[in-house]
Amino acid sequence: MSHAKSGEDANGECRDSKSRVTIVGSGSWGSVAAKLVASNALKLPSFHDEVRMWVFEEVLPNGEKLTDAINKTNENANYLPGIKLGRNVVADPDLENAVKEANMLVFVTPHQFMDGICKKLKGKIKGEVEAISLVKGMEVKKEGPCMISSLITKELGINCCVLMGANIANEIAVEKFSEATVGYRESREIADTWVQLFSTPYFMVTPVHDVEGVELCGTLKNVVAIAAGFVDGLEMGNNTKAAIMRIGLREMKALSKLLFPSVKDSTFFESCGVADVITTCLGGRNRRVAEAFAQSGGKRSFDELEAEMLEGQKLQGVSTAREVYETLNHCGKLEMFPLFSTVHQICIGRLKPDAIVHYRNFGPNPKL
Ligand SMILES: NC(=O)c1ccc[n+]([C@@H]2O[C@H](COP(=O)([O-])OP(=O)(O)OC[C@H]3O[C@@H](n4cnc5c(N)ncnc54)[C@H](O)[C@@H]3O)[C@@H](O)[C@H]2O)c1
Ligand SMILES: O=P(O)(O)OC[C@H](O)CO
Repeated sequence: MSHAKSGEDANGECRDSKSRVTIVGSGSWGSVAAKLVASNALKLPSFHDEVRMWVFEEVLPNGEKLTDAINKTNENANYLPGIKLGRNVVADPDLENAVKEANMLVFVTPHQFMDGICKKLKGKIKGEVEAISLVKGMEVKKEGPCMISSLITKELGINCCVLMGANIANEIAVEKFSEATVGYRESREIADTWVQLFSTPYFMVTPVHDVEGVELCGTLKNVVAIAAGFVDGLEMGNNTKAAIMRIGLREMKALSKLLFPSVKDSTFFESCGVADVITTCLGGRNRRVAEAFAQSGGKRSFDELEAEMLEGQKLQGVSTAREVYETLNHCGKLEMFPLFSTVHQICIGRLKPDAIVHYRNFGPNPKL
């Protein structure tokens, strides 16, 4: 991979011997990713110290631009207040400028913005560049679902690994131990470079040769988290919530294998699988907002609750539930996925929140 190379290229020009990393995104997880990568970039001789972070520009209540504030205080006051990112993190509001020197790109924005970001970067990524996506979500195109790593590869012409796991950003920000999974398609060497760049004593990263399985785990668990939030909002108790998590995990596995038969069973036992289902259903934002939705009897909209409760952070589960529903409807498989299809119908008000347990086909299903 390019980061280890040095000397002159075929035209006799001097080649940079070190890798440059840019983080595309600066929400709560984007900021924690910057912190993890920045601490390792300082320690590892094969990386430039500076880590650029593209920031979707916003203005703070005091009138200051978010980018200027990050560069002055070394903190992201909007999305990760109180946490120093590392002095080698440089916030940049200009997307093209932020990526132009980088040969390692870390994509970490809410999934609904990735199509626009890829369109802006199309034709702008030159040379040997590797990418990794921390984005939990997918796009649904006319031809069917498109994982974010595939979108990046198709639009930008670069290889893309993924990093998913039981990773609530605020906990990793204060260096509480957790694990993550890097999914890769071909090169184990590239996966190992990403593992090296993200690993710290409190963040243990494992590579898995199953990019689709890892990415679908990270994507689909957000729908299960919405279901868990409904259960909490209706005070249905721990047994019901555990049942929803089990059924959800089973539907995650079945849908992943339906879309990509190569997906491995073992992936669901990695951090990206069962561990992420557990943490998201216990402590995630999707769960929290879905709980409030159920408490309102479905009368308040997710958009309204998201704006009120998350202060600019974005939910992924509601749009993913819609995308999953569209995908299943398109291929005539809705009845095989009662949990996923019910979550969407509750989100759009077609069913009441208590419908989350109101049907009988959660038992053994020979088709799953
Ligand atoms: N927060 C977590 O705990 C966590 C953990 C693991 C994975 N993830 C995943 O990481 C991804 C990024 O989430 P996050 O938590 O860093 O973000 P966030 O929800 O904390 O913040 C939202 C981000 O979107 C940006 N934004 C708003 N409008 C935009 C636009 N029009 N174009 C581009 N960007 C815009 C905001 O500036 C902000 O940076 C998501 O897919 C999420 O599921 C999040
Ligand atoms: O807060 P959520 O629901 O977006 O979940 C955060 C992470 O994905 C948990 O791993």
